[in-house]
Amino acid sequence: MTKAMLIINPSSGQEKGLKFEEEATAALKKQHEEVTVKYTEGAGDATRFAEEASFGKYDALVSMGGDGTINESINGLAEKDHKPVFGFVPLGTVNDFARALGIPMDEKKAIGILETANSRSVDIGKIAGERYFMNVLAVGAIAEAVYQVSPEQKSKFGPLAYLIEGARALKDETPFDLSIDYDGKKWEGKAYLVLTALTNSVGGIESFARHADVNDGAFHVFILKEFSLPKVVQLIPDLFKGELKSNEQVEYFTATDMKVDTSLDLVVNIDGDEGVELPFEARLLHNELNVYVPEE
Ligand SMILES: Nc1ncnc2c1ncn2[C@@H]1O[C@H](COP(=O)(O)OP(=O)(O)OP(=O)(O)O)[C@@H](O)[C@H]1O
Repeated sequence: MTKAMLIINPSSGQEKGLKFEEEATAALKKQHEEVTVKYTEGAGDATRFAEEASFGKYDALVSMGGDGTINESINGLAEKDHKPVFGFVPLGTVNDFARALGIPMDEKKAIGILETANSRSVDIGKIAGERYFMNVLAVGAIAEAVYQVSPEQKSKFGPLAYLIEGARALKDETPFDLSIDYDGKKWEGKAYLVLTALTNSVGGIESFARHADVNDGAFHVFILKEFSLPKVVQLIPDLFKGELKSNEQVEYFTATDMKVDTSLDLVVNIDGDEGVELPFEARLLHNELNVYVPEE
């Protein structure tokens, strides 16, 4: 008998989750004889439920929520002996993972993908200390500004709210000393921001790492170096053209293993939420999860 678990974060995306519960359950019932529904109440619940699905040998785990809920779910599946196929219905503001996988923002269409049960493998990142991420690690004032974005700003400006707060933070920021040991090499210098992307979409901007794919076996590392104001303006067109990696204010390289340290006491932003303190080490887990995606 095949079984699926559906995790719903009732608070995500202005409480849209419960509205689509019936439809999602019906879609899963087309593929699975048993469907168990779990509701999160706070931080850590989605991870706990996903662990239950792994240990209980569920065939599929589907989460309905924003990137926070998806990150938590992935944290319960990574490196387990049995990993259910993972699916999700994006309900957040940014939904980077959905953008990277071509999963529609329209809930009904995203639920439709669950019926076809078409899947592909994806890479995820692991930070020493058993934290996993599927989209992005970021360090610097811009990354920290993300926590200041209010729900009101998010509903008014959407993903742009993060760009506005980020630009505001950069204005008063001084650079920090950054060192990154990666794949037997080292980068050292002054920086304002270091960002490690696993997919093309960062902060809702799908052109951010245009060339990155969800299972290309690489972390895409972007360092915003010390800059002059007139030149930094050029970052914006390059960002939207997908040419950030060639901008002269940006250092770009790929890595599979990295250790990041800074001269300041900074906290790394993991998939949009506050994570561990620096220094941190991160390692790429190639093709770690199997995820439901639209048919080509
Ligand atoms: N029942 C609940 N009520 C309130 N908060 C919850 C509940 N269940 C989970 N949470 C919290 O929701 C957070 C995750 O939210 P998520 O990112 O999925 O949605 P979102 O905030 O709407 O998305 P976005 O940040 O993209 O706007 C977790 O930090 C978790 O603690």
